Amino acid sequence: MSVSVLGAGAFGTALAISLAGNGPVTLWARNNAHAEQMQTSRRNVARLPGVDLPPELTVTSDLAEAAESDTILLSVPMQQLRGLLMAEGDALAGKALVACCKGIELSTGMGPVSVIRDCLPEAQAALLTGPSFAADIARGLPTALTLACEDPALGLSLQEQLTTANLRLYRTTDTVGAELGGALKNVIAIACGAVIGAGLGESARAALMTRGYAEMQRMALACGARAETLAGLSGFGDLTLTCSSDLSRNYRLGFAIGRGESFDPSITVEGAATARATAAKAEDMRLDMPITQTVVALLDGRLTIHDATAQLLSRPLKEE
Ligand SMILES: NC(=O)C1=CN([C@@H]2O[C@H](COP(=O)(O)OP(=O)(O)OC[C@H]3O[C@@H](n4cnc5c(N)ncnc54)[C@H](O)[C@@H]3O)[C@@H](O)[C@H]2O)C=CC1
Ligand SMILES: O=C(CO)COP(=O)(O)O
Repeated sequence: MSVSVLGAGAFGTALAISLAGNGPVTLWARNNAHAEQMQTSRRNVARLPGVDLPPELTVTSDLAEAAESDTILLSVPMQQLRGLLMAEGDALAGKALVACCKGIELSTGMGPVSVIRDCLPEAQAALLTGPSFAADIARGLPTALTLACEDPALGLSLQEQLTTANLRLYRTTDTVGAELGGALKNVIAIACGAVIGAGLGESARAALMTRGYAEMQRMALACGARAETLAGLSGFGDLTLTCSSDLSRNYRLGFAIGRGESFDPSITVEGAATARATAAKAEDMRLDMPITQTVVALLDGRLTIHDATAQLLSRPLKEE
């Protein structure tokens, strides 16, 4: 079975490099000039500098060529996923489509698996998510991720196909839990970056990670997820990585907010739109998600980090 990756960003390129260790893999870039640059230099200078593309990796800007594979990884930002599926749906219908993005769609409140099902009901939808930086995967460093697929047989087959020498996949049928873990941890990472950026200390970060995890669970369980999924790689695992490393773009955005500095708006930061989508969803579902609401207020400039902290600390006392 052959594999293609759609989206030649940092993550798509890193996954394609790792998968190339299993056999031929195709990486599709929508931009012709970007594809040509990668074909010539055998590097993705813009998104993953310093890493060579292996010979088993073919770069193309021809979607039809990429869509010849049986398994297609979708590695575009969450808010772009629907646009890609709508534009290329004819070529992708009926394939095994593995979303590799983390987030909640702002316009619908859906996660990536739901968006695939909504756009292409005849496709077989799955999700690859968990703690991993593209640069680590591309350098061959050991990584463990979650492969979520409701169909157990397809999940097993994808797990076997997409596990590589440095990428160990665990499988689950709980797509809702995997979607929400990967999406919501980015919101908490923004909050953690903000407290560290503002000099509020490691104790504050630990408090936010723990109470943030409680919020993630609250939303996920209310949506039908299983608690053990949240405790796994796609939830707790990715929360830990993203909240504690300045390699994370979500963390770095928060850090900039905490320091009162600007942040390059062209950088992919999934947690910003996801915070807004989650806050709206929480309101509809009558769920208490104070950290998420605070992140939205910080992003909107409605609160300073110091007012936000005071507000969170002065909430009514409750049981843990
Ligand atoms: N970079 C990382 O370390 C990791 C990223 N992810 C997830 O992977 C997803 C993608 O992130 P990155 O690759 O890091 O972002 P990136 O900013 O490096 O790349 C995004 C790529 O998507 C392409 N793109 C955007 N809209 C498109 C469309 N409609 N059709 C085709 N291509 C389109 C862009 O041209 C760009 O090449 C995000 O959801 C992110 O959370 C997950 C784990 C690790
Ligand atoms: O999802 C990631 C780590 O698992 C990457 O984090 P950022 O998107 O914050 O860079």
